Amino acid sequence: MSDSEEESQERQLKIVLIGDGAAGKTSLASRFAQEAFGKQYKQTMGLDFFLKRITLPGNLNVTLQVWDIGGQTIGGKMLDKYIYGAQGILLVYDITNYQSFENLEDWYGAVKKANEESEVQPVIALVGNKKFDVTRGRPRSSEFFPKRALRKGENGNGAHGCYGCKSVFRRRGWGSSPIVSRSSSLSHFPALTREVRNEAR
Ligand SMILES: Nc1nc2c(ncn2[C@@H]2O[C@H](COP(=O)(O)OP(=O)(O)OP(=O)(O)O)[C@@H](O)[C@H]2O)c(=O)[nH]1
Repeated sequence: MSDSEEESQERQLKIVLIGDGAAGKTSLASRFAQEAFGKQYKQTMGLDFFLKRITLPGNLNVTLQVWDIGGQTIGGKMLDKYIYGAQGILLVYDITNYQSFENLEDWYGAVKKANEESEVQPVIALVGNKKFDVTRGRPRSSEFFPKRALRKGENGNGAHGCYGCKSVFRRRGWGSSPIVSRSSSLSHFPALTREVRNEAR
């Protein structure tokens, strides 16, 4: 393989978005890749695919293949194949829907299963989506966010909003994968890419 072929392969990364239906995966992906946001919910059948070139600090160009996986694929035959080979995974839940957080357990299980024979494991980040209330045109109140909401959610009477929390991963036994820290949703993509590259070094 020539140097330039090797270089171009190295700079293409597969990032997979998974999580419950209507958690906002397509919205995240299309805002990131196409700068578009649709208020209308259209269920993803199987998967959608986006390509976006980003430049990381140091003038490093990386092309992200963003695989947006439909929430209905959980338990289906194709999920393993969609996840396989991903260098980065965004586990997406809806902060206004506690069950979508609980169900990440199953999504995380699918990631583990798809990679059980791989030497290299993907970098995983947790994304609490819908911080912004589109109908009111402003961010949601703090009750949806970190610790307070986590406690509420675990008591079964509120929404959970722990966002990229390392402690969540530890507590759930999800391992110590590097988590993208609290930040606006779209910055997850470059942040995850940087983590993937750091892991590869
Ligand atoms: N308020 C608010 N609504 C959002 C946000 N992101 C997505 N939505 C809405 O949530 C609904 C579902 O969004 P999608 O992006 O289609 O959800 P998905 O996770 O791709 O769903 P599946 O295709 O079923 O897996 C849509 O009506 C979006 O407009 C957000 O940040 N804030």
